[in-house]
Amino acid sequence: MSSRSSTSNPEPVVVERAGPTAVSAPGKVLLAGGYLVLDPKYSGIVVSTSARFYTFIRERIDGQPAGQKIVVKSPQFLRASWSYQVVFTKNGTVGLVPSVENSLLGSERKNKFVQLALERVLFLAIEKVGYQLLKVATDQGLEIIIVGDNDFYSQRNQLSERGLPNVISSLAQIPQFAYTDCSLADVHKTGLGSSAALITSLVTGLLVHFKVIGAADLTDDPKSVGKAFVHNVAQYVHCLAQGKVGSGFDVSSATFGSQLYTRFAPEVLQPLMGEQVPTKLQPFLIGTNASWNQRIQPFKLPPQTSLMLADVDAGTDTPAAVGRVLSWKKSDPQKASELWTQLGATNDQLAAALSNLTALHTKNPAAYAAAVDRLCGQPPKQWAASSKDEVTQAFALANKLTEVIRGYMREMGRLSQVPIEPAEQTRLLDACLAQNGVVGGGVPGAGGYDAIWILTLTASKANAAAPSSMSEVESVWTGWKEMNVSPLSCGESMERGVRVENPETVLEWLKKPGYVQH
Ligand SMILES: Nc1ncnc2c1ncn2[C@@H]1O[C@H](COP(=O)(O)OP(=O)(O)O)[C@@H](O)[C@H]1O
Ligand SMILES: C[C@@](O)(CCOP(=O)(O)OP(=O)(O)O)CC(=O)O
Repeated sequence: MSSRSSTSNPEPVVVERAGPTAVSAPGKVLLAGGYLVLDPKYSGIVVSTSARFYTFIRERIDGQPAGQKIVVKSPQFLRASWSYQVVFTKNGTVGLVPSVENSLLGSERKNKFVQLALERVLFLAIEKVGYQLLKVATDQGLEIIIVGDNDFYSQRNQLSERGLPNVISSLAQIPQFAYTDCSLADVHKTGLGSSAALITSLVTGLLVHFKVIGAADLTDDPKSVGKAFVHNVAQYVHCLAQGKVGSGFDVSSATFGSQLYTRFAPEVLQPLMGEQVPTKLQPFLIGTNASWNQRIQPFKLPPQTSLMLADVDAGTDTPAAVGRVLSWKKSDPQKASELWTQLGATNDQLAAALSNLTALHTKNPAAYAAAVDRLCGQPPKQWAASSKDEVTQAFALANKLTEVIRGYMREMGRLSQVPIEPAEQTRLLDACLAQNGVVGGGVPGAGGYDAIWILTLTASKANAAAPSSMSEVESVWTGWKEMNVSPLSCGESMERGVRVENPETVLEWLKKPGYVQH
């Protein structure tokens, strides 16, 4: 067990009981920049999802005082509850000891994401608020409930059990935080970044609950030092728990929301990834530490567009795919450099084209809406020739760029012999992109068979009669025979990053029928 000492003298403290704390963080979709975003020379277009991960923290356990015990419950899953003892010693150190009953939980006896988040935030807390205050904050025991919106986990079983068709409108009939009746090891995850959203939500909830940061620190301003600290701590814990340092786009979007993301130099984590935990963590993670040189440019999709996500049959082993792509890149540096340069430039052009559409809406909302309503009734291949107006031309350009990016991703897959956009996904995407009002689509992140994303136009409210491209795309999905295509979240809102929630509201959600209390 690691332990940690305080920097402040043990003074008698006025005990002020902390009320409950609730925090949520969004999932992610990497629309463009897969593999390239591992290199700080390139950026990725990351959209935060409407699916969010929630952490709810309150004192006492099942309403009873439970000195220095922490129980973390994940009630959507079988055997997903972990308990720990916070250990304070006379020389002012703190440690976290997993309770014996965890080992009785079978395959879920340990959750490294949960355990490392608790342990490392306790170390940071004793550095920041001191031994006495931290002891008070845990002396009644803590009950922590962690839940993810349904889209993080495949709902196919839920839909079939309810006799509901596998369509977007059915998803709203499944209770929020629905019980999956399976273990975490067996659940089919949908690739929206549940671990990154979990870690960001749990770490932030603990930092707020232990008063290491204030709720006011959680603005979405990428320049906020408090938010940067939250980001750094969440990246540290996520990489520690995963045992690898990815690009970190998922934790960054969970923290700051949708963005153009350029990774931090991985060396910043080097001193923190060893067995030995540094005696002081704060200096490495503080928001003003310039070694954390990620670049975060707020981004949002254009107005009157909706991001549709579908969960496809099989999963993708991202670490294995990354390994094979980077190994090919090393074996053919010349060809890889050409491809990375062309693909990186096209990704940046797509980001600029989508941001330009938002600017065109701001410039003339009426003309923008009229153009979108018209394009809702046409397949994208007809857009460029249909009108010379700047909104039409801008959407035609965005569509063309997504198609060029798909071509480069297929080329990367061919050269590295990794199924990035395999033929089955190409056929599904081409069928979707032939529908009216579809701006573009592709395979998110590392690609493979995990999922597809489709960006569709939505008619203005004044033009309710306009055709719905979402329905046309959904018809392709429901009629698709080659693979099982299940709809996921689908929304227009560009989600904010990690934020404090009203604990009473979250508690009400957790009490609703259909949400199984364990
Ligand atoms: N509700 C939850 N409770 C506890 N742990 C969870 C929960 N959801 C996800 N996790 C952890 O995150 C891991 C999956 O993370 P990740 O690989 O990021 O999946 P994905 O990106 O497909 O959502 C799970 O194996 C589990 O350890
Ligand atoms: C390859 C990557 O650049 C993007 C992977 O994106 P995914 O969304 O596929 O990630 P997972 O949820 O872990 O499967 C690796 C990285 O950036 O870390």
